[in-house]
Amino acid sequence: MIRIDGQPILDAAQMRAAEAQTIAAGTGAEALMARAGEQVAEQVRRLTAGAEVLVLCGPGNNGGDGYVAAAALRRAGHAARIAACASPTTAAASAARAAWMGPVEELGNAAPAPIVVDALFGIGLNRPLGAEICEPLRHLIGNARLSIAVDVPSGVSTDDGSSFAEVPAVDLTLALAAVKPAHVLQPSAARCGDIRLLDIGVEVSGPVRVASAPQLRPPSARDHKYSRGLVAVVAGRMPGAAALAATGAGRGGAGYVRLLGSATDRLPHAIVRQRFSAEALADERVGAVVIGPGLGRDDKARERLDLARASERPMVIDGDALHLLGEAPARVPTILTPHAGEFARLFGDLNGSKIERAIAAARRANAVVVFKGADTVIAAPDGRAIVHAHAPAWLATAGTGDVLAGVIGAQLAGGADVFTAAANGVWLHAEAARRAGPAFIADDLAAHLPAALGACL
Ligand SMILES: NC(=O)C1=CN([C@@H]2O[C@H](COP(=O)(O)OP(=O)(O)OC[C@H]3O[C@@H](n4cnc5c(N)ncnc54)[C@H](O)[C@@H]3O)[C@@H](O)[C@H]2O)[C@@H](O)CC1
Ligand SMILES: [K+]
Repeated sequence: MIRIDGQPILDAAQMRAAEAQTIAAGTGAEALMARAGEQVAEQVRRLTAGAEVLVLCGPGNNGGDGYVAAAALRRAGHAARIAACASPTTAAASAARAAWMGPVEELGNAAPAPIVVDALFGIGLNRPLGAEICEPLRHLIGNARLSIAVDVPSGVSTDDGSSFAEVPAVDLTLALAAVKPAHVLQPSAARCGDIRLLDIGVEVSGPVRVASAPQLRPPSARDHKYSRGLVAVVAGRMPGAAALAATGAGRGGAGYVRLLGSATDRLPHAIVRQRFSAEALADERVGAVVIGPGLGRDDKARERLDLARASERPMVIDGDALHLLGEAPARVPTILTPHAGEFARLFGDLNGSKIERAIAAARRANAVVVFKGADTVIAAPDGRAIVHAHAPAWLATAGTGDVLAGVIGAQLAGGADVFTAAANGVWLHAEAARRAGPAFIADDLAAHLPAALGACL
């Protein structure tokens, strides 16, 4: 079992292509199914200490994995039963079914067991599940002590993470060969429980990955405040939001933070307040301009955004500034940080999964797009993307986005490229939230950034 951090994410078509290559290179479909099923059985055995296992098998190869797993459990002396919703429809699954010597119960009549393995549907599910499947599945998962899904939980849409059926979450999902969008995109990610990857010998690679902890560089003896990064945060109508961004930048590792424009009284002394002016932005030492938190949407705000863009400094564009942004693609290194509402306003016509839409938006804007949410997607114009799936839900509180813009600004000013800066910032922000515990406010969050950063050195 492998942790999924940093692993490639493949959609169903990419997964099938990788599987076909492995088969073409000489490993047959049945051999792959044997590896998958035996590894599932091994994990189940380790986790269940001899308790009875009920394996639910569907008609396709996901069901085939289930037949193999149940047979392997029996061979190992483990009590295992099978319940199926249909007969196998693929050659490999039929062979696996034929090798199972025990009875096959009807899914609708199967009695609950303490351990349930869901091998009904995998990446082949392509339409809503009927009640004759959903209801027993709900009943059996609901009555199990431990539920484990093979590849993906039955009822989720592999490629976009939507749900074809309201079925309870499982405790553990064993992803086969690669992570799929359904493991990291909501709402299906929340149905997967813990996710572990099983390596079944299919080579996978791709430009979309699960987020992983960054390896940050501590300052060296030669560094000074400017080389560590000067962040200019542009303030506006609601100076508190800009103050949060400035604090996020300072505690997120910047060497120097300037707040341009009106400031609140309660600002750390280390954050330098300056009048907003084109000259202040033109300082060549400014490594990143953060604009948007609390900026307002009036003429003055628009003028500040225009001047900030004209300064040709690397930019983090958030909040109100996203509302003022036109269609023109960025000409300087730029990171846009929209939440769902802002994304819909800017890129509402795009189709596909959240990952596909984020990549298309990045291409159109010629900028890195941080499409925020419980499943934040960081996408680059060249098609790379990182999905951050496990930020604490406590982050859904006012002002945390302002802090994020500041943290990303600090990474950018510190010399990271736009994609890395955005990915690092999102990771540090989520890690700070984890450390902050429940019910924090955005001001508290910033206070946990140094420890989050320290964990990445
Ligand atoms: N990716 C890989 O390299 C490997 C994948 N394997 C397994 O193969 C799976 C994919 O197998 P399949 O392509 O056969 O697909 P599935 O086993 O996911 O399901 C396809 C079957 O379900 C039916 N079906 C789809 N939606 C339905 C619905 N709503 N109600 C009723 N029936 C429905 C289809 O008609 C088809 O018969 C993976 O998820 C994985 O478990 C493994 O066997 C080994 C290797
Ligand atoms: K499944």
